[in-house]
Amino acid sequence: MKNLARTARWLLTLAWQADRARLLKAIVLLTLGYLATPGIALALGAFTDNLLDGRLGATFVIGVLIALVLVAELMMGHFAHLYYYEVGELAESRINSELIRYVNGTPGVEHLDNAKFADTVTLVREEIQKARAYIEALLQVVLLGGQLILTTVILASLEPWLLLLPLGALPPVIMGRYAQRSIDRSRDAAVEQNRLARHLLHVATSSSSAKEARILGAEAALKRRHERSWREATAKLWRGQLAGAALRALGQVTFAAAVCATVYLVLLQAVRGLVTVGDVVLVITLAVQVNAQVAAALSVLSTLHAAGHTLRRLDSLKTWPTREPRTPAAVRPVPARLRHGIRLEAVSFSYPGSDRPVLREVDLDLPAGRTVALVGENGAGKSTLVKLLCGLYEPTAGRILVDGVDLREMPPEEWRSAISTLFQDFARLEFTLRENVGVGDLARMGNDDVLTDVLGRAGAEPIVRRVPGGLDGALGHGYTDGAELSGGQWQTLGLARSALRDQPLMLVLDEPAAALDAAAEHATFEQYAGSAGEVGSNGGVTLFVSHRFSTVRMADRIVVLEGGRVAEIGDHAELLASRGLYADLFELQARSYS
Ligand SMILES: Nc1ncnc2c1ncn2[C@@H]1O[C@H](COP(=O)(O)OP(=O)(O)OP(=O)(O)O)[C@@H](O)[C@H]1O
Repeated sequence: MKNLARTARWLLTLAWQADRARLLKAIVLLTLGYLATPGIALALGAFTDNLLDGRLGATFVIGVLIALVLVAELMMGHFAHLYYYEVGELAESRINSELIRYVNGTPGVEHLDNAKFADTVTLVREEIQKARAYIEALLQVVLLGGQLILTTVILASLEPWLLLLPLGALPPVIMGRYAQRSIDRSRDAAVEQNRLARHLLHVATSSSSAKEARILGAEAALKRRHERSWREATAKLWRGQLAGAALRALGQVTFAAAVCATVYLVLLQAVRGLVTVGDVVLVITLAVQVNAQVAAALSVLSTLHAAGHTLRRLDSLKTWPTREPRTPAAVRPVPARLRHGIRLEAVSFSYPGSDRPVLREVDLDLPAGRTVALVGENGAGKSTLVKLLCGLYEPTAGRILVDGVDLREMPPEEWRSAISTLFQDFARLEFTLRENVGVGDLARMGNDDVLTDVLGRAGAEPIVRRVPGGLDGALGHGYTDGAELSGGQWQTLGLARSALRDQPLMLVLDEPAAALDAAAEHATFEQYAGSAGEVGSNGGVTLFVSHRFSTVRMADRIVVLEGGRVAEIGDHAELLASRGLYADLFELQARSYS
């Protein structure tokens, strides 16, 4: 009950803040419609008595009135629907904004790596689409309650025992709650298989992965796994739904017994001459209406219970343990330019929920104005180090100093706006070409000259020529039928995006050439060697992660990571001369290309 009241308060506040005028109009129209229902029962009773007494004129007037009220009741419902539909749409947009804030409004990204957080976001994203139904259910439950009270008063005025009829409606309500719990439990239990099934469907049908699956001959296996996950998910849902239906049926049977007792009682009164035939018609009509009202109340109550789940899920996202926000006393500004550089002191790191250190006591200098390459075998911890430097995660131990100031003391959003990045798993932003690149520096999104310049520097002219509509042409099929690009072309746009921010303190390129062909790779690194100089004028550091030694060798400083530790540091010549891991990896690659 407490949960229900809290859900009702949440929905009412949401609807009120979304559009109070439309909400009030919906309430007035719905109230008129709901009053009409017991009104029709009363009119039917009077209609019967007048007819039996031979008062044809009065009977005709009441008959016409009943017809008009029935039409009006329908019309009220239609117009009310229009109003609360709009309120629901606006409320959905408010919850969407809230969800975006919970996912993005934290200093770090630790929560995004948590499977439970991801599951909760998926569920809330689906449930938000029912915001209109939730608000409609709230209005209906209040008005159905009013209708039930009115009906009870009319019944009790004829026979006090009939006061008990609405009590017969309690078992279905209670059973309905248990039924909903069983259904919710099955939904929670099936969420993982559902997610897997959706993912497998995506892999099997999206053009990029479907091609690879076809060549690997994996489509049958994908289909089988998809079917299995889907079957497992639906089996769990089916069991929950079946138990729910059985519980609901039990409640309804109890109520049916109460209706039978009601009809018996009123017939007894009629035989004794205490009530008229019209009263019998009235009671039977009201009893049937109570049945419909209880069924409706049950259905809207289960919708409200579902809304309660959405609210609790939103609460859990809102209160998800994330990094503590900075206390003002500890805040230090991000410098306008780097004088000395970025220094890592005994930095260790384990991902949240894991004891396994991915980085161990890393000591490292990234001197101002220099180009630093990070190399190492798969899983050595290169991308993790990059994420720490970007402030997306905090070291578990040790510290990162920017010109001697601990990165933890700098406002994360200020640091993020001072750096420029292109991650290994770069975003394929399926918007217009202008938006895809312009999001790198929102203030310059409207500047065609700047955009054209960075696109040129990233070697993206062929893409601009390919996209119908140029800068304002759409990319991908995310929301419209835009130009489809290759993996390398998407990455080239990512490069242009990362080059848009003017004079960053740190330019991070995590395998920026992974999807590029050899010529494009060469051009890119020539370009970025140049842009590193440019960044350097601001004292900025260019840090790139790469497996390609032909490009790594261009860096001023090369850092070799091995098992989360710094194994070697030096320039290309020094590292070759020291004949360590770098030299081994370099020679291995040189041999495989010769
Ligand atoms: N979000 C995460 N949660 C838990 N463990 C992670 C996460 N991301 C990476 N790891 C683990 O951390 C280790 C280092 O991963 P990282 O991506 O930093 O390596 P890398 O050197 O960049 O590898 P690659 O060259 O393949 O990109 C790996 O063992 C990986 O499984």
